[in-house]
Amino acid sequence: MTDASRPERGAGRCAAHTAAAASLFVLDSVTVPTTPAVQVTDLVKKYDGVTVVDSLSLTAAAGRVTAVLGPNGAGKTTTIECCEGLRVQDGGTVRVLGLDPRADAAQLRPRVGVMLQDSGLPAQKRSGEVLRHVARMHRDPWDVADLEERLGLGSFASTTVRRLSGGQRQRLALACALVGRPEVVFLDEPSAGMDPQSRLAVWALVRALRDVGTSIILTTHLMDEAAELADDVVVVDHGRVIAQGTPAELTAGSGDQVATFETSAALPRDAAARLRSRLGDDGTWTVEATETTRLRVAGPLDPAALAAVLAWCADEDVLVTRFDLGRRTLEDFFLDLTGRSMR
Ligand SMILES: Nc1ncnc2c1ncn2[C@@H]1O[C@H](COP(=O)(O)OP(=O)(O)OP(=O)(O)O)[C@@H](O)[C@H]1O
Repeated sequence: MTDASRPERGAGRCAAHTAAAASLFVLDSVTVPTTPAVQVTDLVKKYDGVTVVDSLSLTAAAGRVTAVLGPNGAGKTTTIECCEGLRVQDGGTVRVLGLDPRADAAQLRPRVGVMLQDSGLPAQKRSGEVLRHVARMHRDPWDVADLEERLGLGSFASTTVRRLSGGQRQRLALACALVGRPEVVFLDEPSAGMDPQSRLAVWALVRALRDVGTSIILTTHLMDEAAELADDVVVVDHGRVIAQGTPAELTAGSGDQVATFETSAALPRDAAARLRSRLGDDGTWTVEATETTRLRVAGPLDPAALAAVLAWCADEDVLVTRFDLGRRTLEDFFLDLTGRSMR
C-alpha cells in the first residue's frame, strides 16, 4: 500500500473507495487493517556465522498487544530489529503492515513507532524540546501536552536528556515512539527501570492505544506485565518460537494449580523427590524445592492432595509457616518451558 492510499484516521467510510481499503474496517479513531500488523516467516539471522534467530515465524495480529517473551539472548531484540528494518536478515521474510521494513522504509516510517532499549535520544537537548521536535516531524501528532501528562513528563521537561534518570529517559523514549500516532508500535522492554507508578502509567497508555486500534508488539522480562497487557504471547528460545497463544491458553490445562509451602526450617535435600513419590510418581505432579525453605507443588490440587502434602510435612516434622494456593501463572508457564537455570 502506498502512503497516498493510506486512509486518514477517523476518515470513516471514505476510505472504502480505494482498492487497498477493501481489506480494512474503520474504527472511530484509527483504521485497523485486517491483514496482520507483523508477519515474520522463517526468519534467520546470524552474527559472525552463529545463528541467533533460527527459522522463526510469528504473526502479530492488527489491533492487539503481542508480547514476545524469552530468556536473555533468546533472539527477541534481533527479531524485533529485523521488523523495524534496523537489521538485515540472512533468510526468511518480514512484513509490517504488508510492507518490507527495509525496501518500503519510507512508507512505513510515519506508520510505525519504535522504542529501542538504547533510546538514542540527543543528550544535550531538553526533554520537552526533544518531544516537540519529534512531534513536528509527524503529519498528525498526538497532543504533546496530553502525552506529557499521561507519562508524567512535565516535571522534567526542561532537564537535558543526559541528566534524566533511567526511568525518565525510558518514559521520554516511549513518548517519542508514540507521538506520531503510529499504527504499529514496537516496544523493547518498555517499562524496564521504571518505578511502579511509571509502570502503571505505561500500562494504562498501552491499553488506551490498543483500545483505539493500535497494534503493539513488545518484549518484556516482566511476566506480570505480559499477563496484564498481552492479548497474545509468543515465547522465543534459542532463536525459535517454542510456544504461543493467549495468556489464558498458555496457563490453562492440566496441572494448572500451584501451591507454595514455606517452612520454618530447611527442608531435607531430597524433599521434592520424596514428596513427589508420596503424591504418586506418575508424571501428574511437579514438585520442586525452589528455595531451601520453599516447596512448589503443581498439579490437580484437590482437598485430598493438599491434605497429603501437609501430612507429609507433619511426618517429616516440617512446620509450614505459609501456604499459597493459586492458578498457574504466566511465570510458572515460562519457567516450566524454559527452565530455571540462568543463561
Ligand atoms: N550485534 C551483535 N553482534 C553479535 N552478536 C550479537 C549482536 N546482537 C546480539 N547478539 C547475540 O545474539 C543473541 C541474541 O541476542 P538478542 O539481543 O536478540 O537477545 P534477546 O532475546 O533480546 O536478549 P535480552 O533478553 O537479553 O535482551 C545473543 O547471544 C547476543 O549475544
